[in-house]
Amino acid sequence: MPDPASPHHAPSNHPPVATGGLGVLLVNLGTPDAATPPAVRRYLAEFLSDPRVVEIPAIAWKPILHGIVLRTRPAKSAHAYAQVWTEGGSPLAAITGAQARALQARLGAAVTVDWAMRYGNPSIPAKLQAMKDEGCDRVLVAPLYPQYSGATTASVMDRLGDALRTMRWQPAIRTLPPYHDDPAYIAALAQDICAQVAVLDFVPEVLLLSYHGMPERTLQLGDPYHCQCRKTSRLLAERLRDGLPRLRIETSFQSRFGRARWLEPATETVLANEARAGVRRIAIAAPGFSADCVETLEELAIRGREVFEAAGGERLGVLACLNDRSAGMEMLETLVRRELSGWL
Ligand SMILES: C=CC1=C(C)c2cc3[nH]c(cc4nc(cc5[nH]c(cc1n2)c(C)c5CCC(=O)O)C(CCC(=O)O)=C4C)c(C)c3C=C
Ligand SMILES: [Fe+2]
Ligand SMILES: [Fe+2]
Repeated sequence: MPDPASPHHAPSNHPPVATGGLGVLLVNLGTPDAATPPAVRRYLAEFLSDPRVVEIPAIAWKPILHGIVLRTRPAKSAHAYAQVWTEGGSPLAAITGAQARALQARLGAAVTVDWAMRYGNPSIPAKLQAMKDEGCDRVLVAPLYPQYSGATTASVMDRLGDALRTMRWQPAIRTLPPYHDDPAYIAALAQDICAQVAVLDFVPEVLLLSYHGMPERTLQLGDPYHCQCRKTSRLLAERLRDGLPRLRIETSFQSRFGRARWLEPATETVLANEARAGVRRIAIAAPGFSADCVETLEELAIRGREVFEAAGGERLGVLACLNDRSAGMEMLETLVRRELSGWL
């Protein structure tokens, strides 16, 4: 029987305590809550105010952001989002949620799997607190960016730091390292790309690997992103040579933003130049995106196709990202189990 006078007896106003749980928090970039200009504006305002994303001194950037970008871009971007919006909302959010559910099923009840977005909803602080409230005192945070960049991976860590700063009782944290050259990632991509190319109703002459771009200056400043993209392409090409020996493999960078010089070659330039040089059939994959999103479904599959066809191309096969299909989920399970070693 507990002795009420004992110093070890909990006072009657002691808050409830849950401990002993293990959490995995998948994180992707973020997306607007609706495909409307006001929702896109709120999302872009948060995203493009991050000094990790736009590395221009705030005193110069804020007037451009608020005076020009946030007045003009939301309507244009909302139109792009509206073309790819699903019943489950933004594709990026719907697919990231499906990935979390699939990983939960693979890891079982010993782990709580959830997902969050760096910008917009659900936020990293809200999901981290929810995990802690549920009793997770150890959490693996997994940014779903295979290639590291300051604008993506490091920015997730910044936000995680903000979240931890507000917590009295913090969970212990591990983070998933970038996996651009991990054999499990390269194998998943190779298997998934081969399977998708095999069911196209045409034989592509070129496989274009399109990665999200970054300002070229980030390369000079020491960001490893460009090298990691190139290495993924090299390893993937080596892996694909057996299955698709006659396919020429090229790399490009998409989604240029702003006036500065970006990593080259630009995806749309490559699509147009290939078509002008006589290539009629291209397959395009986006290995740097864990989930299909406006950048793949609208920029590649709608605008990219227009560019290719206008230059004389005939067939553009836009391959799906790994999403929540088995090749990608098996890879994610392998990476996550490795990082949980000693915890699980
Ligand atoms: C995969 C890695 C990504 C890098 C690197 C990246 C850098 C980067 N992005 C912008 C500006 C925009 N990106 C936008 C969308 C977007 N970007 C990524 C991923 C990376 N970005 C994803 C997954 C998405 C899709 C989000 C979705 O809701 O589907 C957008 C918004 C869309 C638009 O208005 O065009 C902008 C803007 C910069 C400036 C940058 C490098 C520093
Ligand atoms: Fe982006
Ligand atoms: Fe490089």
